[in-house]
Amino acid sequence: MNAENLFQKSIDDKEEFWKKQAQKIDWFKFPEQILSEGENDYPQWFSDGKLNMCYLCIDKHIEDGLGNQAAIIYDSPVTGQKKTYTFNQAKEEISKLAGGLASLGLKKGDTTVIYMPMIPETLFAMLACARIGVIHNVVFGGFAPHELVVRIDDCKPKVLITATAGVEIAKRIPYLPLVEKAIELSQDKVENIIVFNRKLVDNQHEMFDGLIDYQELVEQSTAVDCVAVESTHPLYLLYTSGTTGKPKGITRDTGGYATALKFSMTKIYGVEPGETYWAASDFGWAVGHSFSVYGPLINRNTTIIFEGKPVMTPDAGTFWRIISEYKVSVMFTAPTAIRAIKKEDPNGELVKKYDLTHFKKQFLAGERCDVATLDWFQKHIGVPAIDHWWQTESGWPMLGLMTFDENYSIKRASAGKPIPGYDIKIFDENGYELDAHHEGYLVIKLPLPPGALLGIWNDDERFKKSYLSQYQGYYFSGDGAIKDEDGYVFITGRVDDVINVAGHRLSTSEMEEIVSSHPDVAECAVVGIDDELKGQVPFATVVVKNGSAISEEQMEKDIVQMVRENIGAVACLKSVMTVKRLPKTRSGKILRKLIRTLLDGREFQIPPTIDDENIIGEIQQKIQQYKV
Ligand SMILES: CCC(=O)SCCNC(=O)CCNC(=O)[C@H](O)C(C)(C)COP(=O)(O)OP(=O)(O)OC[C@H]1O[C@@H](n2cnc3c(N)ncnc32)[C@H](O)[C@@H]1OP(=O)(O)O
Repeated sequence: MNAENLFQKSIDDKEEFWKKQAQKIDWFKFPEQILSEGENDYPQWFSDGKLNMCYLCIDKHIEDGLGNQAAIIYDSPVTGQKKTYTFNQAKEEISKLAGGLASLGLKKGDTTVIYMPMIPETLFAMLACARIGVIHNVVFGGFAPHELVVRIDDCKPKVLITATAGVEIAKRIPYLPLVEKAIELSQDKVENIIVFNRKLVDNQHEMFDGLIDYQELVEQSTAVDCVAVESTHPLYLLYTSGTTGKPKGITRDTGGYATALKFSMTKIYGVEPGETYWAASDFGWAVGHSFSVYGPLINRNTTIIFEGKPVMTPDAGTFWRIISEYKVSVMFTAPTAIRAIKKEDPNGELVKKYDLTHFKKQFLAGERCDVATLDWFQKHIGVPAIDHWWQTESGWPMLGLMTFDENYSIKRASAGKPIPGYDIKIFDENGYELDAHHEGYLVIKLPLPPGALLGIWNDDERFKKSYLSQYQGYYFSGDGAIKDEDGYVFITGRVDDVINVAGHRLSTSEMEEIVSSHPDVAECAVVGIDDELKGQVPFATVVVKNGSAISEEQMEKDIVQMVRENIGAVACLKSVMTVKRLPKTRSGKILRKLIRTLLDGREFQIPPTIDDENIIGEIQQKIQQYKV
C-alpha cells in the first residue's frame, strides 16, 4: 500500500487501520475495544488492552534472542565519556532501579519527577518508572527551580530523581542547589530524592540531608518484572507552555502511544530494526521522550544519548562525527542546530572529514525550517532533509512525509502532508474550511489517532478550553497554516502567546508575569522577535512606574536576571526596552502583534482599533535608539 492509500484508509476505516497497527506490538492482553468514548466525549484507544512500555522497549528484544544488540550509546564530548549498553545490560540497570523505586513504596499510578541531564541514567529512570506503572514527569535540565516547583505542586511526585550536575559546554551546572530551592518553595514536599552522583568534581558541599544515592539504591535492590498496565494508563506527564503563565501537564497513554511510535519508526522515518537512529533532543522535550527513548527502543533501534551541542563540543563537525562513528542511518534535530553548524562551517569543510555512507535521511522539526538551511544541508550533506511538524500534545508527527514509500517528494518550506490518522483542515474564524492558499487555523477532526494526548493532568476544564471548545468536534492546534493544491501544508506560526526559541517552546505570558512583578514596572509586553540563529527570541517592552528613578540599564539587567532565575537561561530573554507607553486598542488591549512587527522592522498596517496612532512613531524612534 502506498502512502496515499495508507492515509485514506486511516481516515475511512480508523478502527480497522489502528487495530492492524496495534497488532505490530506485543500486548499482554490484546484490546477488543479499539475506539471508545472517554471522558469529555473525547475518544480513547484500546481501552481494554494491557501491556507494558518497558517490556516493549527492552525485555521483548531479549526474549527474541537479541539481548546482545547495542540498545543505547552514550557519547559525551563535554566529559569525554563514551559507553554502550546492550539490551541485556540496560535491563539489568532498569529492572534493579525499578526494584529500588518499589522498595521506596512506589506503585502503579504514583508519580515521579526526573530532573536530570543527558546521561543514560535518565533513560533508565524513565523506563524503570514505566516498568512498574509509575508515571514520570521529566523536567528539562535547563529550567530554573520555579519551573520545578510548578511541576512538583501540580503532579505531587513521591520521588524526585536527579543528578549532581549537568554540563553545558565547559560549564558545570550543579543541580542540587536548584533542587534544594525547589523543595523549599514547593507546597507538596517530595518524600524521597534520589541523586545520581556523577563525580565530576568534589561536590560534598552541594549535598543536603536525606538524599538517596542512586548507585547504592540500584546495587542494593532486587530486579523486578514489568507490570501489566491498561492501555490508557498514563505513561508520563510532560508540561508544556500554554496561553496562560502556568504550564499544562500533557498526559500520555501507554498503548496508543506505543502503537503510534512503532508506526512512526517504520512508516515515517523508514528505519529498520537493528539500525542506529539518533534524535538529538534533550530528554526533557517531547522529541526526547518519543524519539530518543521510546520510539527507537520499541523498534529495536540503537538510540544515541548525546551530551553536547551541535557546535563548540568541540566543533561544528560533532554531528557528522557521531553519524559516522555509530553508523547512524536516520537522524532528527531542530533546524536551529543546522543553522548553528552552517554559521560555523559555511562551506561544509568539517563534513568532508567523515564517512557518512550509512546516513540516509535527516528529519527536522521543533520550529519552521527556512529554505536556506534546507539548501545548505542538501548541498553539503547530500541526504534528504525532511521537515515535519508535530506538538508535545500529539507526541508524534502530524505533518510529514511517509518515507517508507520511496516516492515521497519534498516540497521546500512545507512541513509535509497530513500523516495517517490526522484529518487536518484549515478553518477560518467561523469554522468554515478554507480553500488552498488561504491562511487559517490548523484544526484536526476528532478522534485524534492513538498516541495523542489523553488530557491535561488534573485539569479537564483547561483541556476542553485549550483544545476542544473552539470548534465542535475538532482539536484546535494553536498554529496557523496554509494548504496548497497538492495537499502540502505550510505552518505559518502560533496564533497565541507561545514562542519557539531554538526549538524550545516557551510562553510569553509566563515571561510577562515575571517582568510585571518587578517593583518598578507599570506594564509590559513580551513578544517573540525574529532571530537568525534561534528562530525566535523574546523581547520585553516595559513602561516604568511614575516616580521610579530606575535607569534603563538597571531595568534591563534586573529583568534579564529575573527571567533567568524563574524560567532558566534557556528562555534567552536578553533585550528589554523601556518606553513611555504601550500601543493599545481603544478598549485597552495591548497591541502585541504591532510591537512585534515594529521590532522586526517589517511593514505594518495601522490597526483600525488603535487608541492613538502617534505611539507608533514613538516606539519606532525608541527602537532606533535601542539598536544603536
Ligand atoms: C520537535 C521539538 C524539538 O526538536 S525539541 C527541542 C530541540 N532543540 C534542540 O535540539 C536545540 C538545538 N539548539 C542548540 O543546540 C542551541 O540552541 C544552539 C543553537 C547550539 C545555541 O546554543 P546556546 O547559544 O548555548 O543556546 P541554548 O539555547 O542551548 O542555551 C541558552 C542558555 O541556556 C542554557 N542551557 C541550555 N540547555 C541547558 C541545560 N540542559 N541545562 C542548563 N542550562 C542550559 C545554556 O547554557 C545557555 O546559557 P547562557 O545564556 O549561555 O548562560
